[in-house]
Amino acid sequence: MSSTPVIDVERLNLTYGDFHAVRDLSFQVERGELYALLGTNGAGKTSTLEIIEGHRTATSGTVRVFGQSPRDRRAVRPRMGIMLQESGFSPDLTVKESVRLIGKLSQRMDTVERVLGVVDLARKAGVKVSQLSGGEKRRLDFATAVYGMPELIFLDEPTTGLDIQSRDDLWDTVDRLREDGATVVLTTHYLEEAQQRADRIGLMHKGAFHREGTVSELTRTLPSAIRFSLAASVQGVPLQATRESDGTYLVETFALQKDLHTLLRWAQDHAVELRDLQAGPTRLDDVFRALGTD
Ligand SMILES: Nc1ncnc2c1ncn2[C@@H]1O[C@H](COP(=O)(O)OP(=O)(O)OP(=O)(O)O)[C@@H](O)[C@H]1O
Repeated sequence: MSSTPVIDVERLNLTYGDFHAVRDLSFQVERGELYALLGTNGAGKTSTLEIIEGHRTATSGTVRVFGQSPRDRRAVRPRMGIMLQESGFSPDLTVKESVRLIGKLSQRMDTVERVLGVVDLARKAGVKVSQLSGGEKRRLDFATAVYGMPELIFLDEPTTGLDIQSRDDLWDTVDRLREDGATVVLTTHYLEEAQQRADRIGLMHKGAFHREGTVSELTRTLPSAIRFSLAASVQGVPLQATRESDGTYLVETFALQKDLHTLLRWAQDHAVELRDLQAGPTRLDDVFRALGTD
């Protein structure tokens, strides 16, 4: 892509005292992309995002957002909507007052009524923040990313604590913002969400990228998996299988179709029931588990 990236990170480093939290990280996020920054606990995701959002200064390296320094808050901040893990709204304000405050801080044009409708809190407009449920608070946090339809949206664990309906609603809203051209940076520990939604993924481990690319680029180099369980009396599985701690057999293979055929024929010939049989390409959680062995 030839246009200037919305986010451009070059050889970013961050140290806390003598602890090196982010190591030589480089990546770009293009306009309209949904980029997921994923990783193990303590990998450095929040630290990286805080620098991009302009809340923290890098130890070294360059970060550009819309071609400008994120520390230039007047130029960059009104173009960003940031949904933090915890927005810290005053518990004594009502929902409506909180959204009004979001609007003032964002410096973007919108109406409180529209935003309350989008995050499905219109019926709670007069209720104090302290009286909201966990999921309702999360939807109020989401209002910070929605108010005034910003061009760049940061979603930090956006669906934690939300029921299925609220999750679907949140993603529908994100989809609509993307249709209007918004760029989205997501962090989540729900890997399925990232696998479904992200155009590209940066997978961090111990301050650096372990891998970066599309989901298929991340999973392509790993074998597919066949999983099943057997009655205790059954012996002599025809493939090289490992036994997992819950008793499930796992076959890792680069020849999924052939090995599945072998297994099914063996089961048919020996009248063996393959219980809970699953076969498929590597999932993102398998890529994560592989990190533990590096
Ligand atoms: N203010 C700080 N002072 C010292 N160390 C810190 C500070 N903030 C974070 N760290 C350390 O830096 C590392 C990266 O932290 P960070 O919060 O960026 O990770 P993360 O990828 O967001 O983790 P998680 O998924 O657990 O939220 C961790 O080891 C953390 O303990």
